[in-house]
Amino acid sequence: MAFSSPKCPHSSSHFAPSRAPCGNLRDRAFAAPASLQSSPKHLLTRLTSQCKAATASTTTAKETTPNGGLLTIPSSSKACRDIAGISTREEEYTVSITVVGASGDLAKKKIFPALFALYDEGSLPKHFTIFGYARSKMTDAELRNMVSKTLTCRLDKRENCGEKMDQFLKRCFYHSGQYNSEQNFADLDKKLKEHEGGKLSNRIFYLSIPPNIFIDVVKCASKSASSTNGWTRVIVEKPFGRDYESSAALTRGLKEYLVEDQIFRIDHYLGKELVENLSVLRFSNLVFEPLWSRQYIRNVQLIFSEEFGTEGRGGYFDNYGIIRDVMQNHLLQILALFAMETPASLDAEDIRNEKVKVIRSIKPLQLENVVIGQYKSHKKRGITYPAYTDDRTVPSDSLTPTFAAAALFIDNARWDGVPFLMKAGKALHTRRAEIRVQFRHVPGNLYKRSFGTDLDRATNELVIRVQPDEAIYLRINNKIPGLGMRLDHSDLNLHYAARYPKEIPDAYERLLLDAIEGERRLFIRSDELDSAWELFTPLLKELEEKKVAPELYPYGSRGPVGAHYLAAKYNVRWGDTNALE
Ligand SMILES: NC(=O)C1=CN([C@@H]2O[C@H](COP(=O)(O)OP(=O)(O)OC[C@H]3O[C@@H](n4cnc5c(N)ncnc54)[C@H](OP(=O)(O)O)[C@@H]3O)[C@@H](O)[C@H]2O)C=CC1
Ligand SMILES: O=C1O[C@H](COP(=O)(O)O)[C@@H](O)[C@H](O)[C@H]1O
Repeated sequence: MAFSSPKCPHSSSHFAPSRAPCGNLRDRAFAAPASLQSSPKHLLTRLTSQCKAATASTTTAKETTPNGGLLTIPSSSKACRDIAGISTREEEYTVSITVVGASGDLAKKKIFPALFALYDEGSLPKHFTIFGYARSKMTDAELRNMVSKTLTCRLDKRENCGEKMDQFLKRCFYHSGQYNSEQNFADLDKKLKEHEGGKLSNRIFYLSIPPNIFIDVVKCASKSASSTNGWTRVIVEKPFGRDYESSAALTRGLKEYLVEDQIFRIDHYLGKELVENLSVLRFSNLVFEPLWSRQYIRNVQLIFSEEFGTEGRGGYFDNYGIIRDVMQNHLLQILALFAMETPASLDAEDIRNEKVKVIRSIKPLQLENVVIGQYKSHKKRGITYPAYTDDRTVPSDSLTPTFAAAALFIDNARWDGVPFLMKAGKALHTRRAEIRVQFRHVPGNLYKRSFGTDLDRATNELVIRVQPDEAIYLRINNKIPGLGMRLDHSDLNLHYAARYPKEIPDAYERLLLDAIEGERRLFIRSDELDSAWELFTPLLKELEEKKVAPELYPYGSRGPVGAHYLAAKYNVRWGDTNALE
């Protein structure tokens, strides 16, 4: 038995942020098309039945209009629901969110705080219930106590926030159960029903658990706790497998109980403000799109670094390594958004189609275009920082990379020959995630004498700093004011903290809200996942089969020097470590 089909599994994206779920929350600004209002009765009748039958596999209602045009209406839209006569008044439905693995680190650190932030800003539906589910024995009060320790008042730092927290915590409950027990999920179902009070019930199961138990949970929840009259969605946390085969097996397992539209695979980097802004920057600014190709761009750098090691997560990390942990997902997703062609619309499927195309156009990764590293112990100012292998959960002879750099090439007309350099590492000197776009030298530059021989110092560079301290800045050359002719480099800087004093929501807030609303744009589709693993699996296998030893780098350093040689091979300097910074 599969989960009951979502009533309105799909929603279209609009340029302006629009927040409407499948019949829930605030309504999207979706007006019934004018052509519909004057449509003949038979057309309306057919649309009505399509909207009513909006199942997991039907993402849009489509009809040919009398003048031969194609009318498509997202089945989640108000227009579709209005046509179908589906009532969606807030009084009549509930959303229940079950955090499976509620006793764990991610639930405490990210999921409950994000849910509270959504509640605090009034983004959760009127009737919602949150359940924590895990094996640990806990009462509702103990769950609330645990959760309360990690909630923060992002919006309202005054007394009011305390009240809001209390109200939120009253809507949080706990159910202890095994992950493979249908009976335990049936007991959860009973409790959920009590809270839903006979209303139309929509349910989300957030799998915040190790991946080896995903299928058990999906099976039990599907058989015993799926909504019978609304939609049921499952949010899945990475890792989605550790290579092509295991990922495909996981997808097959999930699809025994779910259809693709019910699966929301999280890559939380897609929920980061500046990653979401990437398409806006490209496609809404005339000045950038014409430059976005091999003609003007010399190289693109995608950089992720953390100033702490794998402390506490060594057991997990040693089975994955930095390529699987960060490159195959977060950095590749950013690359895809950066390099894709213009999508036909902002609809989730159109965007994901373009992302898949560009990932599939990347040339196979060559071992000689990859550098791996592992951090070693380092003493600084009297403090000794541990080596990766000092972690007791990591084998002392582990070859797992905690750092990797790679040069990728996209085999298409736009990007032919442009190196896309990725670099990701733990225990480095700083925490940052950024995209650096280095432009070509100015041909026949009149001012080259003023720059000396190092023309790189004079190239324009666009930096999109995803975190911390979000910013987008463009390095330009300008004259130093005065009577002489001396040149300088300056940044045209959109510094978010200065421009937008309001705190930026955490990625998990955006993604949870999207999942509630049925917006799939920021979630990974199964063919995207397949193409990402197709790209990285041969390289990962080669590294493992050849037992390639990582270059050791001191904890807190800038990483292995091999990364500089790799960049130099393509005539590139890393923008974050050279004198240009
Ligand atoms: N923590 C993070 O920062 C990130 C985590 N993730 C992913 O999110 C998911 C959850 O992460 P996290 O909270 O750190 O994970 P945890 O290891 O803390 O596990 C979550 C809960 O699952 C249960 N659990 C743990 N191990 C097992 C096991 N072997 N068998 C059965 N149940 C188990 C435990 O609950 P109980 O014993 O009470 O049943 C635990 O509290 C994982 O898939 C992780 O890879 C992804 C990105 C970042
Ligand atoms: O997915 C992961 O991301 C975190 C980094 O996330 P951020 O939002 O704090 O930048 C990383 O530490 C972790 O290893 C990885 O699994």
